[in-house]
Amino acid sequence: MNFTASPFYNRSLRNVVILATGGTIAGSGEAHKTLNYEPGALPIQDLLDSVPHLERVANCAGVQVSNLCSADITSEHWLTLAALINTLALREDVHGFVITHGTDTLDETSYFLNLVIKTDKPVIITGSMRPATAISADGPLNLYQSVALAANPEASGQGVMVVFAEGIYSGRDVQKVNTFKANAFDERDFGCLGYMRDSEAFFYTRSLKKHTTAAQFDISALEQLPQVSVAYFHVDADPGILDYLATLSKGIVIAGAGGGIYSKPWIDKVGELKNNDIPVVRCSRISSGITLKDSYIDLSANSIPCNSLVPQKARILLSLALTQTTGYEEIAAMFNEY
Ligand SMILES: NC(=O)C[C@H](N)C(=O)O
Repeated sequence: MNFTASPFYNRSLRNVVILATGGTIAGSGEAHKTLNYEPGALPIQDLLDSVPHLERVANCAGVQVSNLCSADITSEHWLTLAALINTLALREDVHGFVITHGTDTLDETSYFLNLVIKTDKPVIITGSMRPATAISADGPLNLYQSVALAANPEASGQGVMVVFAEGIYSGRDVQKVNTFKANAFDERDFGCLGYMRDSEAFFYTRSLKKHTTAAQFDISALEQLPQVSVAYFHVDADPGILDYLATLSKGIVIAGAGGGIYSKPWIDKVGELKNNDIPVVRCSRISSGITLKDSYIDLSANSIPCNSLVPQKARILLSLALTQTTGYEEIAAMFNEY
């Protein structure tokens, strides 16, 4: 990767690596329509070419990591992406990163990277809700502002962040909150970290949870992540689903009702899983609030409360925790720290 090779190279600007993974931002379909398109169809150069005057914000060099709908992103992609960032971040001529990604699992990728990236350099994830061929495609502005933030020293040391529809969100707390509107992201309970106006960043808050260089996870020797599955509780939910998931998984996350609760038969079943050394983390199917230790459920069945993670993020933390320990106390401590 050579930034100086570009005819637009400007030595007074910072150098940003763009890692393209696919999604609607690289989607192509019928001209002007926002529906019925193919995500992950356009190459990275088309994305860069769609942003006017990007060369005035930063020197960009692109890597096509994959070109997929984000439903097809796997933990193998995550390990590849993280290893690439960790290697490139060691280069003095690399100042920041932007990852273009489908929005459907963008919240998961951003939390995973937030826990395993070993750099203070800015890492920004973005995408779009409308394909590149749609009327008022939102990808070019999202990409422009993401590159601007990745080139901004103020974004250093803040963990992985998401830029979307002029908002800046933490990789830990960002959530997709709408299935189709361009303003599709928000932060669990906490609003956003700040705003982008054109290429300027305005920060108002920051995440206090451990991330990146302060996080204890090391993926450098990992070829795969321990499988963790999510069980969704509802009225009349059959606890047999937990037995089934236990055959596939090293750990289970339950999306419980209310503050993360479930029925007596589920509590008994969770107690049995403890005897099989399969940790169970309790979350809520509600997207705001906290799930804390509950003497009625946790003491009888040895489950671990998730604190404030949604189930799909809790399963990432449990999986990374399982690369280091199966101890309940240690895992419970991680759910308070990360
Ligand atoms: N807006 C999007 O990017 C949705 C697309 N299905 C994806 O996640 O790849």
